[in-house]
Amino acid sequence: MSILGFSSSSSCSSYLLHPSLPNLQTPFQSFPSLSFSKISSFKATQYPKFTNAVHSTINCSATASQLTKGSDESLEEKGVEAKSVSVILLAGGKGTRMGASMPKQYLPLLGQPIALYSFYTFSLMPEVREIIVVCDPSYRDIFEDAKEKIQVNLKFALPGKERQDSVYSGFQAVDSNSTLLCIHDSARPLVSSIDTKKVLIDGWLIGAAVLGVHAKATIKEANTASFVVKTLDRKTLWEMQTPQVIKPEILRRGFELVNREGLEVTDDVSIVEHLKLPVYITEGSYTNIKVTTPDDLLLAERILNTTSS
Ligand SMILES: C[C@](O)(CO)[C@H](O)COP(=O)(O)OP(=O)(O)OC[C@H]1O[C@@H](n2ccc(N)nc2=O)[C@H](O)[C@@H]1O
Repeated sequence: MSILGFSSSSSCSSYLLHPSLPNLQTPFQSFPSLSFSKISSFKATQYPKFTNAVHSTINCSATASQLTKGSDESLEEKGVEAKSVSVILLAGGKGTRMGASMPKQYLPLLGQPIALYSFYTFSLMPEVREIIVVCDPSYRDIFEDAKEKIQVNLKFALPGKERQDSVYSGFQAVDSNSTLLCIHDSARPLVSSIDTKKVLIDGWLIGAAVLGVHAKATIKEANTASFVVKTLDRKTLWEMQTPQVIKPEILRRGFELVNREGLEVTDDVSIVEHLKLPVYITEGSYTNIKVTTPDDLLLAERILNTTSS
């Protein structure tokens, strides 16, 4: 039942950052029997540079070296505190590219609505204080029913027109005691608890972190007439995923800026980039796909069937 065979987290940097991650099971299908290592309180004083609410003075390269330096401590020692994370689970999109009769995040994936996969993954994490599901009220029952099987503090928020509006809506419902936000597309059902824990730690240490994978294809920039302008350097290109983890104070300041200036973003750490604050990319897994078109649904089924056999 392990997805580890598919994990891309083999790079040196990722390994160095997280050598002591417990060999956690993934939540796929058998979520009620999941076991997680207990994560004890993070000793903030060990990383004074990263614990400022405002990171404007942080130098990116210094931050990365400090992260790697802390790698030989156990996850328990530098972990995120229990009940410190608010998850904003985005399930308010219309999913028009799927061409289905209902939004894609509610389509069945091996018999279970897509959105429930990550919902269960987060529900089982001791670090999670609450899950704020951003969805149309007509779909709330799906999560209410799921909650009966599992203990989790569940809240709802109304979706907005664009993804970033839905994030903002969910953000308004966040408990003021939470010290970390974990923003996730419910259309990414296959995110593993291992990768989630990695990005939570990096988000806590840096202030903002995002799961990403190295670009596999050659990527070119083109003009509006589809003529190539230039070929980008693949070595520096990453594809962004979710969860995207941000400290609440940073996101609050970021939203002040993007709302004031009417900026549009397609992911959450872009808001932090607008503040010119550091964002760390935590290497994730290629299996953490976003289900967007019918092909993706088939691929997700294949991944699940392979990892559960
Ligand atoms: C954040 C990234 O995953 C990083 O690659 C992408 O940039 C997201 O790209 P995107 O085109 O916004 O992806 P979509 O699949 O349309 O939406 C992502 C998630 O946001 C939710 N969503 C989208 C639009 C909207 N107004 N409210 C939402 O809650 C969708 O239900 C979905 O679960």
